[in-house]
Amino acid sequence: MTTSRRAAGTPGPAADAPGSATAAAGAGAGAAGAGAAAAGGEAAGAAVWASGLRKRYRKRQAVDGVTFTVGRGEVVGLLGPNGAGKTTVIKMLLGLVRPDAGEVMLLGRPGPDPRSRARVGYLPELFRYQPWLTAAEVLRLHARLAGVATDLEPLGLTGLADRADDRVGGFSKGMQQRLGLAVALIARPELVVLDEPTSALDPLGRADVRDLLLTLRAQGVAVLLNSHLIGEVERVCDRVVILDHGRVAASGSLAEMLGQHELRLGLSDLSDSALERLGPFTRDGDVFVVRGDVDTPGLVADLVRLGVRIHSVEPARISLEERLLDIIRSGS
Ligand SMILES: Nc1ncnc2c1ncn2[C@@H]1O[C@H](COP(=O)(O)OP(=O)(O)OP(=O)(O)O)[C@@H](O)[C@H]1O
Repeated sequence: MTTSRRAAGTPGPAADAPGSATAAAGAGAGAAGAGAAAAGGEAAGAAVWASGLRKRYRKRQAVDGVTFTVGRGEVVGLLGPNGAGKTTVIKMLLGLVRPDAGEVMLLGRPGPDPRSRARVGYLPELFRYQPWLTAAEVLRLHARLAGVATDLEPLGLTGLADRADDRVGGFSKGMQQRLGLAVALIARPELVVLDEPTSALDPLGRADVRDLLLTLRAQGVAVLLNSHLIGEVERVCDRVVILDHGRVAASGSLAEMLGQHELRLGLSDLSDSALERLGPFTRDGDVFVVRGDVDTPGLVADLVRLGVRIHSVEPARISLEERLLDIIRSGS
């Protein structure tokens, strides 16, 4: 294991993360190939440039041609149902799982290049630090592994400053997750990859991580965030990539993803012609939901003319959660 090949934060010897550390050496997408060369400036300028990633585990195609980018200083959410392939994609980006096909560029260099790895911070989904070490010792160890000077500031950033001298074995799950986040930040990375960073955190801890992500973005650090907490993704991410069955089901800025508006109308006494005037709708009791850019005054005037009784008119924007469910259900 050579430390420079590891993304800072990849857990050390006591890690549970499958394939971490030793597997990192030599795995990962091949050196920048024809795709990266053809993509030129886009591949070189992005924090993450992934093209055509594939991975099969026996009969299961876990990842099936995933292509996406994370711009410098951009916060991108990786979303999708259980088993969609998110963690496998992250591990292929970081060289912890060897892809069957595809190319990765990190911070303008081929994924496996130690010079790019050294500038990437990583919080794995599953990890365990040596329980006999204190939080400060864990940080010192990882600073040495990453070849940087020890700096305990990340403990302050993640709310652990007053626990620096306590042993990790006595930490709650949420405190261990905060420590994992601190380790991911030890080498002042330009790209941070966070796999479920807040799964064990209480609401206050989640808010702290949100603030931390916004601080990182303000400092120009790119973040790739895998989280099932969609409200959190909606608050901090510039863009989302939605994976389903190992493929990119949708991607775009939050404005693009949530651009769709809807109108909720409480209606009764609808004739066939009134139903026809509504156009495509979904219905929950007396509430009719019409999606898209609706001419609200025009629709209401027409419905009144057609004898419909209107109890409520409520414009709304589709939430990311509804959008995600739509995309996943329509693909299944
Ligand atoms: N080491 C492995 N061996 C065999 N199959 C695997 C392995 N790792 C992942 N898989 C399979 O690949 C698919 C994608 O798994 P992955 O962990 O990437 O999904 P995910 O989107 O991160 O899921 P979750 O949200 O539940 O964490 C799943 O069907 C999983 O069972």
